[in-house]
Amino acid sequence: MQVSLLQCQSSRKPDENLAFIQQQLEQLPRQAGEPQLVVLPECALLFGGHEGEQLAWSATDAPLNLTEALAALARQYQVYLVGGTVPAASGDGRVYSRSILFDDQGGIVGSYDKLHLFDVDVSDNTGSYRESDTFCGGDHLSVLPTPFGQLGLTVCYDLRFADLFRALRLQGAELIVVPAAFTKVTGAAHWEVLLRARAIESQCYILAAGQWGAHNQGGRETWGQSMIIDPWGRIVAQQASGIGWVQAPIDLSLVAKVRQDMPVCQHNRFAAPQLQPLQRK
Ligand SMILES: O=C(O)CNC(=O)[C@H](CS)NC(=O)CCC(=O)C(=O)O
Repeated sequence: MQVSLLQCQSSRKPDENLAFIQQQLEQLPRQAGEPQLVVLPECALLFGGHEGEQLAWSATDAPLNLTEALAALARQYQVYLVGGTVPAASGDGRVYSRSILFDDQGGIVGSYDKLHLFDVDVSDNTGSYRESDTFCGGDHLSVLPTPFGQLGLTVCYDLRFADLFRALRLQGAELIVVPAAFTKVTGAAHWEVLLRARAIESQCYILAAGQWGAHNQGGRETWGQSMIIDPWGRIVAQQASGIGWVQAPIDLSLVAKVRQDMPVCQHNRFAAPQLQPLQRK
């Protein structure tokens, strides 16, 4: 079983982003018959663009249905696909940042709406990030069955909330995906440390697909460094910069071994975090 992360440099143009992803899938290095889990970064089809634009792309009459476009890719290339995130109407004039898992026939297995919104000041050209101006936070956790193991969903800034990862582990996660668009500044300081810590604490594989580089001409800059980390905290594959595939095999027996040798879940003396439902935000 192989996992493939696509490091992207997405823009505000979904048709161009889609063409890029399709061209990469065309060239995906794989062995015939081997099940494939593909993870796209946050905002793979639509990066940037404020409320009106996100809302417009979440509407049923959008020029391109982003969810259906992703489903078609999963079906055509027969891959399990985590579609980064797409805007999904919340009904109150805002949108969720939604991560959808498709099976290799293009069916929706389940989805997750980003829980923690990035309302943060950063010392970069953007300075002030206020994700909640455009997006609203979700209200549920998602751990989904796949041939690769139980898959927990998170998005980007969620990475900073260890309680979420503990909750996913307690719900049975064996792999946790982190589609991301980390800023260059916070990525340089925290990305690798947080990812490895989350892998070690949760004793899960962590599959972190990142946006990389300068987006939308002079707009935002993201960190990249997509990586696959095993449940012992080892980086088994990564790509610091540039676009392209980051691949590694998955070995679920390693998850079992790490957990058996060091049963931190049983040893934990603190009350389990609230699982669900969560308040919508
Ligand atoms: O808004 C978009 O177009 C795409 N979305 C993002 O880039 C999101 C929200 S602004 N970025 C993050 O969550 C960065 C987190 C981060 O960098 C950290 O935790 O340090």
